[in-house]
Amino acid sequence: MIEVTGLSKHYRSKKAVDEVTFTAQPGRVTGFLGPNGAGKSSTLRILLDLDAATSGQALIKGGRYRDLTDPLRTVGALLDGAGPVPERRAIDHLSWIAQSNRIPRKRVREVLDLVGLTDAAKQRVKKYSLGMKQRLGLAGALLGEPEILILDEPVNGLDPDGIRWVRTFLRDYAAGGRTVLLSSHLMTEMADTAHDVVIINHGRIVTQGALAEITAGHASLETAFFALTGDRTGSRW
Ligand SMILES: Nc1ncnc2c1ncn2[C@@H]1O[C@H](COP(=O)(O)OP(=O)(O)OP(=O)(O)O)[C@@H](O)[C@H]1O
Repeated sequence: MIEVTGLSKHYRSKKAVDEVTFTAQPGRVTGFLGPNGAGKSSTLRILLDLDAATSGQALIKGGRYRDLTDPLRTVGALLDGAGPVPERRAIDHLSWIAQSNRIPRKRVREVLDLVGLTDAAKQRVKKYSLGMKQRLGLAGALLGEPEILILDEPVNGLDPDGIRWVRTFLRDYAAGGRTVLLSSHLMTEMADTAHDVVIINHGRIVTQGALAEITAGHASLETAFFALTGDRTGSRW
């Protein structure tokens, strides 16, 4: 389980994250939704101890990320900008992570297969398309067969087949009792993927709950968002 409580992150006078509280439960895919600049990545970075909170808490299984005894086997993460060395072959990139975390080498082949990169395993990452890089990032997140997945915009750059694959994969992953938290600014996509949604706008939580509850009385998740925020432009999504 992921528990974020009263979390704030200020960059000088900018309140990027403002008293954010939500949970992501095991067995569920939780969509963390909001327009560009809403505060999603800042929240996820704090959760993964890549940045410090101004105040509040972000806990994984009741503790901080830095205190996890076996982080890669507990949490798999995919964050923007945390890419592999471009000159490296995909298989070498994954093998290096596996080796440094005492993960058996055969797991590298398994995750490459899982994300559909077996045939491109020996290519250098600089030759990968954006979608292939996303798949490789996911493969890295899955290496430790973690019980929690934290993914920042995982469908960015994927083609429709890739998007469908991610959706099915994450739902199946959560069905096994695992916790999946993914951020997105794509409401339509999230409506097909998440069981629960947490909507953030201008650093503050607008609403959260089961997708069906939030969309009740609205034509779509998108119209629910605009009704809840009074934001009619939709231009930043
Ligand atoms: N290191 C930083 N220094 C100053 N401001 C920052 C920094 N990182 C983020 N911000 C600001 O904090 C706000 C939230 O940014 P954040 O990246 O968390 O949003 P986001 O919801 O992930 O957006 P996107 O979908 O565009 O990635 C934005 O206004 C952003 O400009």
